[in-house]
Amino acid sequence: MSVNLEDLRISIAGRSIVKGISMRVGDGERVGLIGASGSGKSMIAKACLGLLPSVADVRGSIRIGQQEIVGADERKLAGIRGSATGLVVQNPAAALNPVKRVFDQVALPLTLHYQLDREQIRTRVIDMLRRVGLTETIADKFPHQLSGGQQQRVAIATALVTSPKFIIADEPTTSLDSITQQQIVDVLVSLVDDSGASMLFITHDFSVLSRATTRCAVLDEGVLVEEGSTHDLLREPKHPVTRILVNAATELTFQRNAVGQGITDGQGVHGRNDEGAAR
Ligand SMILES: Nc1ncnc2c1ncn2[C@@H]1O[C@H](COP(=O)(O)OP(=O)(O)OP(=O)(O)O)[C@@H](O)[C@H]1O
Repeated sequence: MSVNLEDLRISIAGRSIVKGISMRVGDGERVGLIGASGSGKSMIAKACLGLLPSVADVRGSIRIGQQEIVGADERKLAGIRGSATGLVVQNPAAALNPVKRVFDQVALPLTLHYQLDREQIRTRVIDMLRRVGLTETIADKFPHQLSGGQQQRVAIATALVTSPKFIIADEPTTSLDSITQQQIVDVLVSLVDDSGASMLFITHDFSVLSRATTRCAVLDEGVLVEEGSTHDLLREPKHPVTRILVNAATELTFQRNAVGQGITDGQGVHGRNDEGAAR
């Protein structure tokens, strides 16, 4: 499903946060959104899902498929959120309900938005858990009994169980170690591609960005300053802000490599997946 943002402006209490951005995520496309902390990335993500606080003044247009989000009433937004869009956030522990078992978490969007019988829901939930790389045994567990990577897999299963056609991933791997990050990005990308959905992927991490997206946009203080293929943008950043971001990320990678970080995760180096099962 294609998504079009046109002259999107967001301000809160008279402070302009997003200052007239226009961008498009084409049908089946995976687009990255990068920018310094506080540049307005999450505001844009929330605006796309109608999740901004009521004090936010939103102008311009966000079209998801044929549906206009700006100015839509809560009933319409709830319908779009439940079926057309999916959100994967940074902290899966916060996104999951601590007193619900995995099965019930993943089943919830189906029970809220579709008329399915118990068997249909069970089949769909177990299939979804398998597709994110988890086994059926995890269905009876509570979030606190899972690793961070397993929690994020459950969160992805929950976000994608209704087969949404537009997915927003807002820093979905930030709280994970580097090996698990790669596994989670690969799971997300293959699910998105298999379903033909489009995705807006917000991240600070350039290795994640190049793995997850083909095109990306750079945000600086609420303004889009550069847009292009992810490959070209990372190789030859044109705007000074992009250059600063890319150089800072490159420096960090060198520092990490120098101290041997990023390859120390037990699951990865011992050939085990998030389930703890030998691969
Ligand atoms: N509920 C709110 N009320 C007022 N201002 C807010 C609110 N939420 C965010 N902001 C402000 O909006 C600006 C953009 O925030 P946003 O969370 O979109 O940044 P971001 O680019 O996603 O940053 P990060 O990478 O750190 O998550 C920030 O200056 C932030 O302080």
